[in-house]
Amino acid sequence: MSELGPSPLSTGNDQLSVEAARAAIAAALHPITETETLPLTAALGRILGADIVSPISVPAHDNSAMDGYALRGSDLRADADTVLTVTGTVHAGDVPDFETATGQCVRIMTGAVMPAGLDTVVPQELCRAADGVVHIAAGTVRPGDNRRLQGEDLRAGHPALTAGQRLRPADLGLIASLGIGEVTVRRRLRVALFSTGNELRTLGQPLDAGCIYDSNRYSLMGALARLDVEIIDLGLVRDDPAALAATLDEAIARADVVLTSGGVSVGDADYTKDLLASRGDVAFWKVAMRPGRPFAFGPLHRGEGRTPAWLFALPGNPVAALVTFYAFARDGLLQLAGAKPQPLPALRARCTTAIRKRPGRTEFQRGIVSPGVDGQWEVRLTGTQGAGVLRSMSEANALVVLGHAQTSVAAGDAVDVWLFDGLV
Ligand SMILES: Nc1nc2c(c(=O)[nH]1)N[C@H]1C(S)=C(S)[C@@H](COP(=O)(O)OP(=O)(O)OC[C@H]3O[C@@H](n4cnc5c(N)ncnc54)[C@H](O)[C@@H]3O)O[C@H]1N2
Ligand code: MOO
Ligand SMILES: [Mg+2]
Repeated sequence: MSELGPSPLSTGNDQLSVEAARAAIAAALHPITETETLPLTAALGRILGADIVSPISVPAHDNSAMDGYALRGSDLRADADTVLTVTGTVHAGDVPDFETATGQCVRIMTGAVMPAGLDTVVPQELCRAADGVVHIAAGTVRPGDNRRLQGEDLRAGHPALTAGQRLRPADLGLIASLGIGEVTVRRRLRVALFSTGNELRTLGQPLDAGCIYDSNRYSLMGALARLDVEIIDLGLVRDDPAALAATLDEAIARADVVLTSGGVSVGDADYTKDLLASRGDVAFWKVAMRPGRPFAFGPLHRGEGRTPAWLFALPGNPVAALVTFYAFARDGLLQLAGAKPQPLPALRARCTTAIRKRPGRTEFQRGIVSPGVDGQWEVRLTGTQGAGVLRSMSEANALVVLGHAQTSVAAGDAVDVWLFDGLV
C-alpha cells in the first residue's frame, strides 16, 4: 500500500466475486454528460443524448393499408353480397374533399388518406368490380379492416426514443419519419489504450529471442470499436517506471478511460501500484474467476474541477484480457458513455462436454453455440482453454459462464452462455 492509504475500492486481500466486482464498478462510475448535435446521416451507432418527443402523429392521418375500395363498415351485409357504387378515386398524397353517402365507395390506393366517413378497405383482389359497381362477398372484410389509424405508430407529444438508446437503422428511420433531421447524441467516450511488457514487440518489428507480438492491443481495439468509442492508441510501454509514468500521464490527460493490459499480477507490479496510487484510488483486485484473476480498477485524478479518468487494468494473458474486458470493462464503458445497459445476449445451451469445476469462482470457457438436432441450442468447447490460448477464443462465438457456486457440469447439462455478437 502506498502512503496514500488503501483505495476506497479496496477489499483487502480477499478474493472478490465477479458479481461483487461488477457491482463495485457500476457503483463508482458516472456517465459523461457532454453532447453534440449531428445530422441524422452521421448518427448511426451513437448514443442518444436526450429523449425524442414526437412533434407529429405517425401516421399523420387515417390511411389505407391496401389498394382497393374504401367503404363504410356499416354498409357491409352479413348475409349476402354487399354491392356499392364507386364515386371517386384517392391516390397517396391526395386530400379527398368529397362526401360519400351510404351505399357508395371509393377507389383507394395504399397510403392514401381515408375519405371522411369511410373506415374500411376491401383489397381489390377480394372483390369484384365492374362498370362502377363493387361486389363484396359476405364475410370478406369486417368494419375497420385494412385501415391504418392516425397516430397508431406514434402520437404527437409522446416519446419516440429515450436518452441512452444506441441508434440503430430502424431508429434513424423512426426519427426521419418525425421530420427530425438532427439529433443530440453523447460525445464519444475517449479510451486510451496501451500494452505493457518488455517482451512485447509491435507489428512490423522483428521478433527478438524471448519476445512475442503484442496481440492484446489489437483484440482490445476490436472490442472497443464495437462500442463506438474514440480510441487513443498509445502503443507499447516497456516495464520501466519512467516510461510507464509518461504514458499513463498522457492517457490521463487525454482520455475518459485508461485501458491497459499486463503488469497487474504480483510479479513486478509494485512500482505500477505505487505509480497508480500516486495518481488516484486504484484497487488491485483478485477476482474469483478464471481466467482473469488479477484486475485493477479505479479513478485517476485530473485535478480540481475535472472528472477523473477511469483505469481498467486488464491481466496480460490474451484470453484473460478479453474475458475481463467483456466481464467488467464493456459494461463500465457503456455506463460511462451514457448508454442503456446492453448486456451480451445470453442464453441457456446444452453443453456437449463434461467440465470439471469447483465452487467458489466463476469460470469462463470458450465455446461454439449452434442448434442441436432437436432444435435446442448446444454448446461445445473450443479445445485447450488456457488463459494464453487465443485460438480457443478466436474459434468461439460465445463464452460458457459457469457461476460462482456451480460445481462440475456433466455432458448434456444446460449452461449459461454469453454470445459475442448476438449472431450465432
Ligand atoms: N505467482 C503468481 N503468478 C501469477 C498469478 C498469481 O496470482 N500469482 N496470476 C497469474 C494470472 S491469472 C495472470 S492473468 C497473469 C497476469 O499477469 P499480468 O497482468 O501482470 O501480465 P503479465 O505478467 O505482464 O503478462 C502475462 C502473460 O501475458 C502475456 N502478455 C502480456 N501482455 C500481452 C500483450 N499485449 N499481448 C500478448 N501477450 C501479452 C505475457 O507475455 C505473459 O505471458 O499472471 C499470472 N501469474
Ligand atoms: O486467470 Mo489469469 O487471468 O490466468 O489468465
Ligand atoms: Mg508483463
